[in-house]
Amino acid sequence: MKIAVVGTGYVGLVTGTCFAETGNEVICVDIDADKVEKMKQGHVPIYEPDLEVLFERNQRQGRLKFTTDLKEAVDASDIIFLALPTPPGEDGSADLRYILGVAKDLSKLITKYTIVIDKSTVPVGTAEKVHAALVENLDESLFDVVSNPEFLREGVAVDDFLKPDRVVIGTDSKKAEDKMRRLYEPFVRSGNPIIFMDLRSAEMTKYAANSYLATRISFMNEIANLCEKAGADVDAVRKGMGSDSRIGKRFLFPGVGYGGSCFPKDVQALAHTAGQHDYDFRILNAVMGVNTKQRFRIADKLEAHFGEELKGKTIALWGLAFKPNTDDIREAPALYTIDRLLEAGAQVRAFDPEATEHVRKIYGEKVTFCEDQYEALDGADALAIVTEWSVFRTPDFDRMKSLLKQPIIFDGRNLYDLERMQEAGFHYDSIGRQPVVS
Ligand SMILES: NC(=O)C1=CN([C@@H]2O[C@H](COP(=O)(O)OP(=O)(O)OC[C@H]3O[C@@H](n4cnc5c(N)ncnc54)[C@H](O)[C@@H]3O)[C@@H](O)[C@H]2O)C=CC1
Ligand SMILES: O=C(O)[C@H]1O[C@H](OP(=O)(O)OP(=O)(O)OC[C@H]2O[C@@H](n3ccc(=O)[nH]c3=O)[C@H](O)[C@@H]2O)[C@H](O)[C@@H](O)[C@@H]1O
Repeated sequence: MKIAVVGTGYVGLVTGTCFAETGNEVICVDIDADKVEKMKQGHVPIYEPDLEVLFERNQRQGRLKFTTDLKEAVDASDIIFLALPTPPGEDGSADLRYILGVAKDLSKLITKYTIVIDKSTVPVGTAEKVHAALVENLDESLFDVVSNPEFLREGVAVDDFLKPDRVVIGTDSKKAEDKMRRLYEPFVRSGNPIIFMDLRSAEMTKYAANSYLATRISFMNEIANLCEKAGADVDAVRKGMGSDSRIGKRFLFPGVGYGGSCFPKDVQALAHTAGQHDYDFRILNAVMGVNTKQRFRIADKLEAHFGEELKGKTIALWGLAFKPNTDDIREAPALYTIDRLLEAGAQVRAFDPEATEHVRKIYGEKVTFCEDQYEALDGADALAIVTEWSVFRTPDFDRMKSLLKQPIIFDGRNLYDLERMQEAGFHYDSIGRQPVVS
């Protein structure tokens, strides 16, 4: 099939590359001319394991092309994915200006039957707005609007796309449904379903899924904070709970709050949608409130430990990306931690395997950025861990002790065994577990 993907962020790039991988002809459009030029030269603009090899192969074999010219892409395709940003507006609602702006442009460019697909995360009723924008200049017989929300996770995006748990498609057109089924068949061979539904339900499904996952995380962060006070161990509690098949083991990890470009904005946007319908969605407000507090959890612990003396102390920080295997720092808990530490007058020595350059652009000289995790420890009064990169999981504890001024670790991701830390002689405080005091 001939596909255009408008917007080459995380979702657009992965969507375009994976559809090219299954033999489709894909043309990706972006307004960022510099980015398009670099992609044409083979450069993948994001760090995403497994993407590069597919990107390179499909580009070399001529199935994956890039342009800044929307008309060229429209002429070359009969399926158009909108993978455009939907950032939060001032009132928390999803800003639809990119989606509706491009829909308006498409209404002047489409000349043959085309399926226009909302791949971005968009609120209930957006497909109708896209339809209204298209119909301004276009006969209704020439297009269908489909909602096809994306459930990929950064860091494992290619795998999630090629082997999805399910594909959700909202449409009221049989013609579009048949074409979408054929398009996605290669990805659901393992038996996972393509679930067809009406447009509004498909749009709601995406927000419901993200908000439910965020709710699990905030719930576990509350359980963890209570475990600390009540003398329990959240790791044991998590295993005990998660073994109930009605609950499940995944997404029960407490930490420093959820970050990233999606959970924070999507929970907020769903709360806004509820407000528009005069519905007080109380759980969502609590989920957001818990997260706002939790992302300062490690900074709070450092402040409680050092008191006034935090001023002038040097804190090593392991992890800057909002989660491992990505260089994405949008809403990263590390940024909240850094802000609080700098405010308290502490010095920060930070290391991240992939995200350093993005964070350097924000803090410049205010933070010392290090080449590796051990360099960050050199002369520091304590270590704070905020992202669970694999490389932090089995460090050389003797070397760490020799570099730190004091053997103190605040771990926002529960990476280490408590007994092991006791034996190694660390003061070790994590999330939802009793502190090891050596
Ligand atoms: N990042 C993720 O992991 C996931 C994101 N989503 C949703 O997908 C949507 C896109 O997210 P990301 O890929 O992270 O976006 P992004 O913000 O990383 O990238 C968007 C791209 O669109 C381009 N763009 C902006 N206006 C344009 C225009 N008029 N024409 C062509 N290109 C234009 C930008 O230059 C940029 O390259 C959002 O709604 C997001 O909520 C859904 C699932 C996963
Ligand atoms: O809509 C989106 O954009 C995507 O949002 C999330 O994906 P992503 O933001 O890439 O990352 P997650 O792995 O979900 O992690 C989000 C945040 O929750 C935190 N988290 C996750 C799981 C957990 O058990 N505990 C926890 O604190 C992570 O550290 C991270 O800060 C969803 O998992 C995807 O299904 C969805 O497509």
